Amino acid sequence: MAIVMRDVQFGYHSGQAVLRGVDCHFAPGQLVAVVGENGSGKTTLLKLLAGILRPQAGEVQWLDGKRQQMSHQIGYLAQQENPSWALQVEDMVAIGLPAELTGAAAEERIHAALLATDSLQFRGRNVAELSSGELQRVLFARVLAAEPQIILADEPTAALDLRHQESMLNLLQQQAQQGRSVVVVMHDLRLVKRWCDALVVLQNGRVFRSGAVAATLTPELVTDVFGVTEVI
Ligand SMILES: Nc1ncnc2c1ncn2[C@@H]1O[C@H](COP(=O)(O)OP(=O)(O)OP(=O)(O)O)[C@@H](O)[C@H]1O
Repeated sequence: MAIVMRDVQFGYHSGQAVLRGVDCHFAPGQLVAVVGENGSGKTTLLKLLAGILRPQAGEVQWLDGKRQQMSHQIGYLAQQENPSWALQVEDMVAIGLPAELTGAAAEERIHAALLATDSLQFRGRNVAELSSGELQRVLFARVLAAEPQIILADEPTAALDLRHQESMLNLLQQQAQQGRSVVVVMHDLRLVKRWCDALVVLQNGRVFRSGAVAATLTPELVTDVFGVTEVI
């Protein structure tokens, strides 16, 4: 399912616009990174794509063949989620399951998602007791278990060690290759270069540039946007 943003404007409360005139298109089958400086509007853009926030002008459309809005097909992995309730890991992952999936089929789905995220060993633990990286993997298992058509992940590798960063990006790439639209907010441009198909670069709430990673993510762009000379 594709997502289209047309001329989107958004600001919090009555303050200044955080996003202005944003046009983007996210195609199924692609892993797309959203990059930019702190405060440039990446999380805000992802929340608009998830339908958590609504644009004050312009529109966001989630398109299947029938051009219907299908917000239940969206899996959102937040930047920080700190569950304070006593809930077992497997019950947390079960929250992501479609209501009609029960019994052995539900068990299988939970097992597969925990296995994919290297989280099976936590299944009986309380989510409030997990480390940040362990929790991130479990929250991603919850997204995978739901098998949504769209996956939106805000800095999904931030809490992860190198091996689990690799495995997270590998899973996200697989999800895209299976025909889903996958959008990730990322700071590590080397990881973007290695794993992502396309990128959207935000600067001060506007799209500074977007396109295929190979053509767009150049040393000149890194200098223009981040003011550093980085070998990418
Ligand atoms: N709930 C909120 N209320 C008011 N202002 C907000 C809120 N959330 C974000 N902002 C402001 O909106 C702007 C964009 O924030 P956003 O979180 O989208 O940036 P970001 O690019 O994801 O930043 P970072 O790289 O630091 O995560 C920032 O100036 C931020 O202070």
